[in-house]
Amino acid sequence: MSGPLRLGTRGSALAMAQSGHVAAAITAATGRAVELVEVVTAGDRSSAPVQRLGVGVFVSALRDALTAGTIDLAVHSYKDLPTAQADGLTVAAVPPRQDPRDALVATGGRTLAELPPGAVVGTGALRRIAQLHALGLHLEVTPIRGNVDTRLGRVLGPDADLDAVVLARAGLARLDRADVITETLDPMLMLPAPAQGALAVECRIDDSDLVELLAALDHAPSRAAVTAERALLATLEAGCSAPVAAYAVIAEGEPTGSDAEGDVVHEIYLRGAVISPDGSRDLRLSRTGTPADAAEIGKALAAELLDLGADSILGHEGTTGPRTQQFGSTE
Ligand SMILES: NCc1[nH]cc(CCC(=O)O)c1CC(=O)O
Repeated sequence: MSGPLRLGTRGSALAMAQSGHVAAAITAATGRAVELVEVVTAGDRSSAPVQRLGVGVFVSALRDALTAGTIDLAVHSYKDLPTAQADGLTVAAVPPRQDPRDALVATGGRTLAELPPGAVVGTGALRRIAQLHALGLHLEVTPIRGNVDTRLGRVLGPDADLDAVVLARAGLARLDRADVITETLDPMLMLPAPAQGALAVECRIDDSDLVELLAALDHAPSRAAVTAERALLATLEAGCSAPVAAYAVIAEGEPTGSDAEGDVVHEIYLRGAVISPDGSRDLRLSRTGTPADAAEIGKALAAELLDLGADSILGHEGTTGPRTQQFGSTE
């Protein structure tokens, strides 16, 4: 390989910003030139609700181009990647994650608590719809879709028709629009999507030079956090548009007697939630462990949620577990 690496990307402003950032990081770390190749996905062509379009609408065309060899690597928003690993492909790098929290953009600079009952909040994601209802603020939630600018236009533009929208903070930050945020939402109230704010850099497994080269971009704590969150999602057999939320933090833990002196001990704290779309059933649990066990911690937390009846919220068949209901509160 000697020519520029071909990096496949969606053409949206957000995807181009993310891909440009990764391209620059690759060149800085390795000296290799990278060219961006735009790939149109089914998700870009359709304006139907994402839930109806099905799994991986933003990624299949990119994966097909990787497999066909017309591109060498692809950059995805990690939260849009289906949990099923694609044949012959690997996530070779998870760059340092951006702030994974959700953000509110409201008229009049308002926060969630300042919105009156009946205020209309736009969001297309079931997990956000469900959590907004679970807050018990009597907000009206209306489904919206489209790119970041389109969504912001529903609140900020001359044709604004909503009181507020909820978006990923990372998307706004990557587009240099974090200035419009009126409240960054506390994950205890609005738990983000699994892997939100993280990128996945994917390439062919057998492209071993590139796999090795991309390892330079990998950020271990971000990968561990995302691994835990996505293991939870996969165990619940839910996709990126299900009312499932998860957020893992890697923090320095307390050294124990058995640790060598001076060693920094890391701990992973994972929180997960499954909420019915109307917010009436709201299961939230947390678990801690060591980052090396990230996948096991995600699976174990998912199993606990299933024990509480997550299956029946997600509408899976063959539910036998108890139907525990926890209304509204996150405390
Ligand atoms: N589903 C669309 C999508 N995919 C990734 C992001 C934001 C950036 C990220 O989470 O990495 C968004 C927009 C949003 O949820 O507001």
